[in-house]
Amino acid sequence: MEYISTRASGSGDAEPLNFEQVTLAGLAGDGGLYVPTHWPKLTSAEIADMAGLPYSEIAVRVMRPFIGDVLTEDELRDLCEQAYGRFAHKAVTPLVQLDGQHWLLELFHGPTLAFKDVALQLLGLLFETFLARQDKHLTVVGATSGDTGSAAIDALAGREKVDIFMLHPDGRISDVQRRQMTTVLAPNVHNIAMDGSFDDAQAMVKRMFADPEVTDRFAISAVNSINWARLMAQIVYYFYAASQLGAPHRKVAFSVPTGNFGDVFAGYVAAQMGLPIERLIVATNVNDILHRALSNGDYSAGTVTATAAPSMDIQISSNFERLLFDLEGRDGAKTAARMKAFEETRDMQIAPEMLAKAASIFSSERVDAESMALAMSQAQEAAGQVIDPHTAIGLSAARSADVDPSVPIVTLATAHPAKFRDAVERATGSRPALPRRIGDLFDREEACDKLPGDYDAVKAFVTSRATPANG
Ligand SMILES: Cc1ncc(COP(=O)(O)O)c(C=O)c1O
Ligand SMILES: N[C@@H](CCOP(=O)(O)O)C(=O)O
Repeated sequence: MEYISTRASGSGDAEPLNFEQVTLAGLAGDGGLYVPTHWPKLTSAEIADMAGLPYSEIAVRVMRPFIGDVLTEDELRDLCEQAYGRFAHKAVTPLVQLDGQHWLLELFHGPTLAFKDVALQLLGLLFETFLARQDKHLTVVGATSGDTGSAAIDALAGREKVDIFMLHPDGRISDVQRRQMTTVLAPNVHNIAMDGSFDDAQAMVKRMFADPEVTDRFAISAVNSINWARLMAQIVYYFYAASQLGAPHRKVAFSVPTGNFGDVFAGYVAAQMGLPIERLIVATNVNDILHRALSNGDYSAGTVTATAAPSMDIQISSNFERLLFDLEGRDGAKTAARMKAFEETRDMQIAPEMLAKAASIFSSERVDAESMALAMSQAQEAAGQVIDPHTAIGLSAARSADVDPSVPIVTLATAHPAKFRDAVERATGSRPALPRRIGDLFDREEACDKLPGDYDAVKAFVTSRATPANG
């Protein structure tokens, strides 16, 4: 499998890369995101054969077409078994039935209690495997609204040949999320609390990838969903869930709490690969750029509003570029021009024919604070399930969406309720306990640097502490 940038001109000036190269690169030098040159297909028979297989085995079958020959199948299987062996539930991502039509796919049984662990546990091992083949030190620079940061730090802490610098918006993540990052005191982990929003942090990270004063000395890479390997690992659980509900013989819909458009784009890829997905419901909080874009073509970034679902307080959704690239006939020059204009004006209007293509699989819902709280209390009262605010946004959207009642709707349960104890308590009256493995989180020492929301300050911090590419 070969990869190209969503902004490649097609004039042959950029050679396609393999999976190892795009994993280590993170983001393309032209500012675009890497995508495979084509979507690989699985046959109905191959999907039917997944029934009853363990999660790791389904992971191997779904991911191997993307990995090509950079890992043998046995090497890939070994990495998947290591990554998913760290999950607290034997099923890795268990499905829980709520009622006749609704299901939750619990993606929060990994070490840091959010869906990010599913991809990042594997990505940590992929980095280690690929770096062992090269004489190179990697500098990971990431932005987080709370969950990517903790999952990436858990996956990379203490690994040789990698430093991780993680920017989070100061005061805009939950106390559990912050402590899951700042109490990891490994010397290769650098936490930065920055003034501004997640979008500001994400923009700084992207700017660093395009700054020769950084890239000439340091091999930088990404752990955010701009890194293709992140999305690839997230495709797996769509196959896993649908296979349990009868795919390929039965269609399934998914409701996905969405911020950076990564998780739901992974569902789109599953559909391109042949998984019979009836509908992907894009569920946003009041930071609703994706709902506006998909419902009336208005992709204009407003200011970020702080909500009780802080991980989705995002107004610039990086992976939307990957969808635009497909909707525009995979024309990199057009995508580059479109994204450049958006970066200058923060405004983009999407043409009706592109919207119509998107509507063949996506619909969207905007969920406000009241509906989110209602979904949390109803899940508890009606089904005995304590759910977190992000999952509640997905579930509320699933219940409002126009989906044939005979089609099961799976809501992705993206975080453990204990990560957002205050919001859950406000909505339900009961405070979720921290799981035993992080029971002492509030007794641990924290380390974190505070920086202004200024690119030069962040760049100076990173370049003064990172190890150059050649050691
Ligand atoms: C708990 C939680 N739910 C949902 C999301 C949204 O996922 P995505 O950014 O892939 O759309 C995030 C982070 O982005 C998250 O941390
Ligand atoms: N919700 C995320 C922010 C989006 O990050 P990505 O890594 O999925 O691109 C977070 O918790 O950090």
